Amino acid sequence: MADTCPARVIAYSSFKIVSNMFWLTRFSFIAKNAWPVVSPQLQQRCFSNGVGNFSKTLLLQFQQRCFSDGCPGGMGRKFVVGGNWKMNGTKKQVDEILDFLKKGPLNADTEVIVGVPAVYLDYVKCNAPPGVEVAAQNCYKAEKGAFTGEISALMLKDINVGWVILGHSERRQIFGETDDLIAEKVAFALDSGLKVIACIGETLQEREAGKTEEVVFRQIQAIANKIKDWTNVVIAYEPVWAIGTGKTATPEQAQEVHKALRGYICEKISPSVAESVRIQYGGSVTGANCKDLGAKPDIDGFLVGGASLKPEFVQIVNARQ
Ligand SMILES: O=C(CO)COP(=O)(O)O
Repeated sequence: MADTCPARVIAYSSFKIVSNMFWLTRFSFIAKNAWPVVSPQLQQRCFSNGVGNFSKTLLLQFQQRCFSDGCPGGMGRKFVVGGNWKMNGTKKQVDEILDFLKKGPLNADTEVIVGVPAVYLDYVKCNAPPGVEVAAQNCYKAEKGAFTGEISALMLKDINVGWVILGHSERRQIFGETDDLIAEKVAFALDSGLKVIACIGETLQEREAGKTEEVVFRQIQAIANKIKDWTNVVIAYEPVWAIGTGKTATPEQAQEVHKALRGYICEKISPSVAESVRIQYGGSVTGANCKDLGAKPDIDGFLVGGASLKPEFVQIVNARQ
């Protein structure tokens, strides 16, 4: 028999309206992103259900596709290649790098960012070819003050530098930066209007102990605890054992970690962040291995050290061509 209690009827109707709105929002996300990748049989099955079930079925299928096989075609994530110059270069060498960047040609479908030593930031910002963005390699979690040797997000903004690399393993290992400090820096830089390349990665010891996922999930979670909006974040997965060693992760090893990261982000942050956030691979990337790595569905670009100082960087930028 139908419920006649007015309070219950109103409460139930309100619940249905809110629930339908929720699924309608999901529906528009799915229509845009997932519909093209589902099978005709499933599309048929979805049509025979109501909006809620329709959306739920599709969303599940979409997540399954994305996190088992990798998001087909990268789901519109723009390939992004960063060059981390680290503490290298003189003005003459900086000019040589700028020359090969100007000569290119650089694939217009790839976002290119060079991570420059602080003293050359302004010079590179003024002399880099159009389309090449500039990143600092560090910045502190305060606007200004008594922090000798540090640079602030405000200073970077002041000279129109739009990006900063944070949490690099060399900052973690040599300068003792903790997960929490890095997360605070990421949050502060984002709040100041910078875009961030946030680096994570396990050491050889951690990999050999089977702790790769535990470590990278912990590093991501520390950041997730401090930020809400991931729009301006690129994650760089850089296994420490592959950095500067010539020992690149195989495309399969890198893809495995990238996929696991996306799955973790889907579960702990949100499916839409998992789908949209770009994850770079870093660690002995060269002109010779970039194509195979770049062909993996969850590898959305590279963070390049040594090879970013050489003309082969152009080849790496063009890995997806
Ligand atoms: O640390 C890196 C980029 O941030 C990787 O360095 P290499 O490419 O020299 O291994």
